[in-house]
Amino acid sequence: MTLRIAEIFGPTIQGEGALIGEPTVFIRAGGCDYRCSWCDSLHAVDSSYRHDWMVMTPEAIWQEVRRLSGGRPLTISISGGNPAIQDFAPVIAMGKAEGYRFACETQGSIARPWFSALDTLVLSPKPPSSGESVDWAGFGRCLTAAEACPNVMMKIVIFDDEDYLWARAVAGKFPDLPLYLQPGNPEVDPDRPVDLQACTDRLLWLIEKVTGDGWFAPRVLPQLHVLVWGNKRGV
Ligand SMILES: C[S@@+](CC[C@H](N)C(=O)[O-])C[C@H]1O[C@@H](n2cnc3c(N)ncnc32)[C@H](O)[C@@H]1O
Ligand SMILES: Nc1nc2[nH]cc(C(=O)O)c2c(=O)[nH]1
Ligand code: SF4
Ligand SMILES: [Mg+2]
Repeated sequence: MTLRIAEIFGPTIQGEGALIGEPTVFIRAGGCDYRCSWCDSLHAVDSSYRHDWMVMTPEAIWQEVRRLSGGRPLTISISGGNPAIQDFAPVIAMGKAEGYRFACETQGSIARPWFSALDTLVLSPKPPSSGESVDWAGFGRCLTAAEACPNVMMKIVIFDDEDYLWARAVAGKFPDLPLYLQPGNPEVDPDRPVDLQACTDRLLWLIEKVTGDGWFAPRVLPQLHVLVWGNKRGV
C-alpha cells in the first residue's frame, strides 16, 4: 500500500488553532476534493503539482518522520490537501507504538475510521469566500467517525463579513465543538513576502468583530507561521 505525499517537514511549530506553538512534524498529503479560491497549499491540491508528489509506503513515511524528529516523540500533524482521501491508519499505528501523538487537519468532507485513532481532529468547514459549499451530512459523518478522538474542534477561516456571519451560524449548529477563528490570508504566493501590517490589521478586524458582538465562544488566533516565515513552504 502507498500514499501520495506532497511534503513531510519539521520539526516546526504548529502555527494555527488549539495546538498553536507546539513542536510538530507535518505530513502533507497530496490531493484534495475541494479547490478553495484562497488555498495556501495549492502545491498539495492542484494536479499540475502532481509530479512533485512522492508515492510512499507507510514504512517510508514513518522513517522520514522518525529521522526529522530524531526519534523523540512529538506531535505529528497530518494535513494536505485533504488527508481523509487516503488511509493513514498504518502510519498512525506505527507512530503511536513509539509514543508519538497525532493531529489531523481536514475540511470535514470525507470521514475515515482512523479519525478515532487521532489525539486531535481539526475540522475546518469552508466559508462562502472559499467558493466551496459544505456537505453537512459528510461533516456529521466525520464527527461520528471521531467519537473516540478526545479533542475534536472546528477552525474557520474568515475573509469578510459574510464569512463571519456564516461562522456564527455554524457555531450555533455545533455549540459543543470548540471553535477557533483565523483571519484569511489573501497573499499566498510562496515567492512573495507577506505584508505583516496587513496581517495584523486583518487580525484586529476579526478581534473587533468578535468582541464588538459580545460573541465569547470562539478563540481568535493568527497564523503564527505566516507572521514568522510568511508563505515559505516547509515550515
Ligand atoms: C491547507 S488546509 C489543509 C487541510 C484541509 N484541506 C483543510 O482545509 O482543512 C489547512 C488549513 O489552512 C487553512 N487555510 C488555507 N488557506 C488559507 C488562507 N489563505 N488563509 C488562512 N487559512 C488558510 C484551511 O482553512 C485549513 O484550516
Ligand atoms: N507551521 C505550520 N502550521 C500549520 N498549521 C496548519 C498548517 C497546514 O498547512 O495545514 C500549517 C503549516 O503548514 N505550517
Ligand atoms: S480544502 Fe484545504 S487543502 Fe483543499 S483547497 Fe481548501 S484549503 Fe486547500
Ligand atoms: Mg497551511
